[in-house]
Amino acid sequence: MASISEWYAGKNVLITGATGFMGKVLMEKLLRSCPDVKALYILVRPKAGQSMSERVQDMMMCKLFDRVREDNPDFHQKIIPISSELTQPGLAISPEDVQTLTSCINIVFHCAATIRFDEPLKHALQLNVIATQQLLSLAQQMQHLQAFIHISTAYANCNRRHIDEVIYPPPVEPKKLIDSLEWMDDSIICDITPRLIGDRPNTYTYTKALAECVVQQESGKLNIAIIRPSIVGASWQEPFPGWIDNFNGPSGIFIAAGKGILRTMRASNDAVADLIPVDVVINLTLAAGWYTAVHRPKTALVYNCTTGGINPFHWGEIEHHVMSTFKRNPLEQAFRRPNANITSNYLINQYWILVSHKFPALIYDLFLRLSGQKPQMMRIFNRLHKAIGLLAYFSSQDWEWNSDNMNMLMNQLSADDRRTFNFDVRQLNWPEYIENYCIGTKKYVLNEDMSDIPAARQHLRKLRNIRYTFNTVLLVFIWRVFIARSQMARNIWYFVVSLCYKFLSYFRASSTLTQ
Ligand SMILES: CCCCCCCCCCCCCCCCCCCC(=O)SCCNC(=O)CCNC(=O)[C@H](O)C(C)(C)COP(=O)(O)OP(=O)(O)OC[C@H]1O[C@@H](n2cnc3c(N)ncnc32)[C@H](O)[C@@H]1OP(=O)(O)O
Ligand SMILES: NC(=O)C1=CN([C@@H]2O[C@H](COP(=O)(O)OP(=O)(O)OC[C@H]3O[C@@H](n4cnc5c(N)ncnc54)[C@H](OP(=O)(O)O)[C@@H]3O)[C@@H](O)[C@H]2O)C=CC1
Repeated sequence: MASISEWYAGKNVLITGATGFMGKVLMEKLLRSCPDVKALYILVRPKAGQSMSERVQDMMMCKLFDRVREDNPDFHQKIIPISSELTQPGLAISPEDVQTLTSCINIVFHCAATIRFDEPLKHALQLNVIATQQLLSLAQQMQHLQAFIHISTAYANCNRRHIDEVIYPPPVEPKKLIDSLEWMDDSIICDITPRLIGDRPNTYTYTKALAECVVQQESGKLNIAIIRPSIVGASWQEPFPGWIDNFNGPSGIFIAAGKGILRTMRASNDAVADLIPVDVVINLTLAAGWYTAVHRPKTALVYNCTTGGINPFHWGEIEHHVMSTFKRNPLEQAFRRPNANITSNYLINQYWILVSHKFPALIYDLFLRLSGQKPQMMRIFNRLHKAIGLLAYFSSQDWEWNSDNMNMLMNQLSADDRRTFNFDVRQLNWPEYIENYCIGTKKYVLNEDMSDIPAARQHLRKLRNIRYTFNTVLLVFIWRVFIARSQMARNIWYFVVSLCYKFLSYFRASSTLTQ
């Protein structure tokens, strides 16, 4: 049987969401490990004043593609951008492009989605469900299509504790919801959204569950697979350790903690942190594409792509390794020394928010105002609190995913394929991975230079001295205001000091005796 890269040789691949985090890594891996792939057709829209071609040009210059560029400087010739806006009728693909795609595509990877947790329901439905429906209908017309791979999320069914590799009945019939929302005013939709999403935390997980159902209902005779990654993090090994380019999921939290801004967050120390490296997800996705096309399973296979059941690691351990990494490799211009703690206790968290977030923000903003600058810290904290409020649902509980299909697929691969398309998370060394992840946020998200680490350490020392000075001034102030003015406070103060002195003398005497 042909190996995975042999199977992709000569194939035309269609990718949606290619400009996104996972789409880029998918393209890179295909170009590098399947060098004979014929072409990658990518659906791209113009954005932020940049045309489609400018966006693709910029993307190909990105460091992520360095290894591919080294192997094949002309790799861009294999990338064929197709203008498309997925929220428009017919995905806004021109008739000529539809003709090209339907006549040549062999495999589709559908990665595009809105992954925002605060997305209005109508837009999330438009992109995550209706666009999937339209893409499936385009796929039905493709004459040489061998597989359609849909990227979902392991949290599509997060209202369940145990999640099998099956498509669960949808919370509502997608077609009915699409029809009803079509005529409804945005404000009405906003009002009924909490009732609709029910026990799911946001419109994202809700619409991803509906999308899975649409994939099942509308796949017809297509060979389909659904990949459900958990929390996708920086790369583990490929193309190099620690690749990450966004603030989503834990990345923004790590950065905020590394900058000394985030000091407290609600999360359970003992809950499993189901992170999965992006290269693992992409290797599994490409292998699933090959398997679906070659073996044509009778029903759509769902692959839960998670780590918790195989090689569990906990949020408490993550906190420890994140803090330790940023103390050794500080981020530039930190607000305070990195020292964040997670707690599952609501009241304790609120206390630390007041003392370690709001109070320093107020003081810093006061300092900015007094020095004629615009206050900004309170605004930053308000945004941070909104983000951690939305993420806390996922870091405070445990889920159990069955990953039989992931194991089955691994057993189907040859030894060579298992090495080239490695998704065996048993080999993942968490402390090393988290360290590379944090350093990746520094290098690739914040574009900070590793050679500036000595200066960043010097900055942390300066912050420590400011803190010591501040604490001393505070102590003197308290002494002057309370202790110097009241006889009772003075008595308590002398009592505490003499107690400390007695303890010290006792320990000194007992340690002299034992010598
Ligand atoms: C205590 C330290 C140790 C840590 C241990 C504990 C860590 C616990 C972490 C828990 C994480 C759990 C994560 C679970 C996620 C699982 C969900 C399922 C997985 C998936 O299927 S999908 C992927 C997940 N999706 C997301 O993560 C999206 C979430 N984000 C949003 O919904 C929105 O971004 C948000 C949070 C509502 C904010 O919206 P808004 O205020 O409108 O800001 P923008 O997104 O428009 O961003 C504007 C601007 O700011 C940048 N940005 C975003 N976040 C941050 C940040 N945290 N810090 C700094 N900057 C940030 C963003 O890139 C934008 O910049 P531009 O230059 O593009 O304008
Ligand atoms: N990141 C994660 O932790 C996880 C992600 N997933 C799933 O993986 C997939 C990819 O996620 P990820 O790469 O992180 O997401 P990103 O937000 O990084 O990428 C989303 C992609 O979708 C495209 N897109 C969004 N809206 C449109 C539109 N209207 N028309 C055309 N294209 C559009 C974006 O294009 P543009 O650049 O133009 O905005 C971008 O290429 C998603 O399906 C997500 O649900 C699942 C589990 C976890």
